[in-house]
Amino acid sequence: MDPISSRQQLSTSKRWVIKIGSALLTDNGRGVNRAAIYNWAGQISALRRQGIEVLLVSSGAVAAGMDRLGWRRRPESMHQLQAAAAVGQSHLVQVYEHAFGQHDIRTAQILLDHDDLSNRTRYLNARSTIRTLLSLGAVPVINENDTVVTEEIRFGDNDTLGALVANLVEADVLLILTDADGLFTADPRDNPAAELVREAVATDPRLAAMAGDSRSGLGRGGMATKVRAAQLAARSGARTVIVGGTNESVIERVVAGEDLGTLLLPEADPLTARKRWLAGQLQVRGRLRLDAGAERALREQGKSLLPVGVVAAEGRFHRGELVSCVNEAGEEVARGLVNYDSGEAQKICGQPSERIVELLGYRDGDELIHRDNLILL
Ligand SMILES: Nc1ncnc2c1ncn2[C@@H]1O[C@H](COP(=O)(O)OP(=O)(O)O)[C@@H](O)[C@H]1O
Ligand SMILES: N[C@@H](CCC(=O)OP(=O)(O)O)C(=O)O
Repeated sequence: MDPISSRQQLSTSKRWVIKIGSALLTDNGRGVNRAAIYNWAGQISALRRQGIEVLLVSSGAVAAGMDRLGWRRRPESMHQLQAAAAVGQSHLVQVYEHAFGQHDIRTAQILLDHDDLSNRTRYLNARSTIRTLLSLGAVPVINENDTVVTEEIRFGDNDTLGALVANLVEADVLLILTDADGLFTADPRDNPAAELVREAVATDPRLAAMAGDSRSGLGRGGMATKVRAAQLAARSGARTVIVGGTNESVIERVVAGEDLGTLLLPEADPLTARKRWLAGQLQVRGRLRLDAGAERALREQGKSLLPVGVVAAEGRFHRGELVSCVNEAGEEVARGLVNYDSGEAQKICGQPSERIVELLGYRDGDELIHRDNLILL
């Protein structure tokens, strides 16, 4: 892919996860850098007004908490870190809420842990809630749920969390703002002759050798976790840009396709990667037989699958599992993550969505499979 076209593709991307690291968010370790947050909030608000969806993954809870508690050095003990995160997180979201409030944009705090992303039901709930927030025009502000995680299940660095969020919402781009201007051929703090890597394939093995640890004492993973995050994000087709967060209008410029920082690309074309990602996540657990109208709605109109167009639900599956959709001739036309258990699907198939509450006593969406969770084959 030539650099110009891949940068230009960024300017057509509609869903961005922007990760802001601890090293940037804190004012040299003295609490939260309000001016910087106000500046990013202004840029992100401008993007929202253009219809671009933005999710923020923000670090800084521990650093903000340390400042508020008057601690000068990052504590070693897990409980002290968790206490600092609890104090700092509420301050951090208050600053975001106020900063975005100036542009009439609501923020929504989301704290995630490992289980939220590995348990299917919780994964889907997180996904639906975040999608709903985006459709409402809110900016989700996401961090690790530091106060409850244990050492064994921590993401630890928010680069990894940013990538997993990009997978969760199938973002087009993961934009990592940090205190370096991108990935250099060596850590520029040690090697002033190091050169900026402008563009690479995320899985290029040479990158890992270039990327070192964090030095600031504030950030966690350094460039090593950013390169790994780009590889994770690429699995669902997201491109990653690593860039210096203090550059003027940096977010707007990267979104406009300007050649700033390091662009790390998925190996396959993004759409193929994304479909492979969705399809490869799970085993097929059941089968929905579609009538001809439903087949057309899926194939020709890109619609969601409604119960009314399903003739039969076969197999045993749970909400959130992958099912196959077959046409009247028995050919597989699509696969998707189903919104109802097999017993429920049997009760509502052939019925209009308005009857779901009457038939089941509750409703978990009008669709059996939402189009965002559906891959045509
Ligand atoms: N090859 C490299 N290119 C650029 N920065 C690097 C490289 N290797 C290590 N680093 C370090 O990574 C740091 C950024 O990571 P980190 O401190 O974890 O920040 P954040 O909190 O934003 O995640 C830089 O300040 C830099 O010292
Ligand atoms: N969840 C932690 C963030 C961990 C961290 O510092 O991550 P990173 O900014 O990626 O180096 C916090 O809010 O303090």
